[in-house]
Amino acid sequence: MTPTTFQDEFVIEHQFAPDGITDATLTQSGALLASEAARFASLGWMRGTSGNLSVTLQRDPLRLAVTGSGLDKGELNPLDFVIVDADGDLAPGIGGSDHRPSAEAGLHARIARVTGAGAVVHVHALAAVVAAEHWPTGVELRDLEMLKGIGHAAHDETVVIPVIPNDQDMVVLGDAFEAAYVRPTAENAQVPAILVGRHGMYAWGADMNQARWHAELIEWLLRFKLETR
Ligand SMILES: CSC[C@@H](O)[C@@H](O)C(=O)COP(=O)(O)O
Ligand SMILES: [Zn+2]
Repeated sequence: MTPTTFQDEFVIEHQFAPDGITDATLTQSGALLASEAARFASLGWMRGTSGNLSVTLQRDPLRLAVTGSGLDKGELNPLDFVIVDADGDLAPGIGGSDHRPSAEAGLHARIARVTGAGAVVHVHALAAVVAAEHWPTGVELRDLEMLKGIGHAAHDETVVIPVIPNDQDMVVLGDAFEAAYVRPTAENAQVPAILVGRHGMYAWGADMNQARWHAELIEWLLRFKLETR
C-alpha cells in the first residue's frame, strides 16, 4: 500500500512492533511524546535539547517508548522515539527510529518499575533547580490548595518533595531515587515527583495527562515556595 498521509506512512514504518505491543500503540505513543514535548518546550521547561519523556508500553517484560537523545524537544516528530527495556537500553529486535535512547532512559525505566507509572516526564524547569539549591534535603510544602492536585491534603499535612544529587550514571541516580521514594500506603499518598539538584524535575503519573498535571502543579508549588521564602 502506498502511504497517502503522514499518519499512514508512520504506521507502515513500524512493522517490527514486538509481541504484545501493537502498531497502533506505537503510533499513538510517538504522537503523544511529540505533542507533549512541544507543550513543555512552549513553557520553557524543555529548552534546546533538554528534558525527555516516556510512556510505559508493556509491564512484563518492561518496555517504554522514550524520546530519542539530543533532539530539539520542541520539534519532535512522531517517529522521534525508541523502545527501551527495564534498564533503559534499546529493546532488541524492535523497529522504529534509529535514534539513541534518551541519556536518562535508565531513570525513566527505574521510576516506571518502582512506582508503576504509566508515563514519566523530565523537565529542566528553573524553579525545580532553584528550589533544590535552596532545600537540598527536600522541599517542604503545606497548607496549599494545590497540594490536592498531587493527592495530598490542602491543610495540616507536610508534603516533602525529595531532592537527590545529580549524577551521569543512571544506576547511581536510580538508586538515589529509590532510596528517597516513599511508597504509598492506605494512609499516605505518594509524592509523584523528585528533584535532581542542579538538573531538573522528574514527575510521573498513571498516564501522560496525570504526569503532566503533576509536573505543572509541583512547578507552581515550588515557585510559590521560592517567592514566599
Ligand atoms: C541540555 S542537555 C541535558 C541532557 O544532558 C539531559 O539532562 C536531558 O535532559 C536531555 O537528554 P536526552 O539524552 O536528549 O534525553
Ligand atoms: Zn535532564
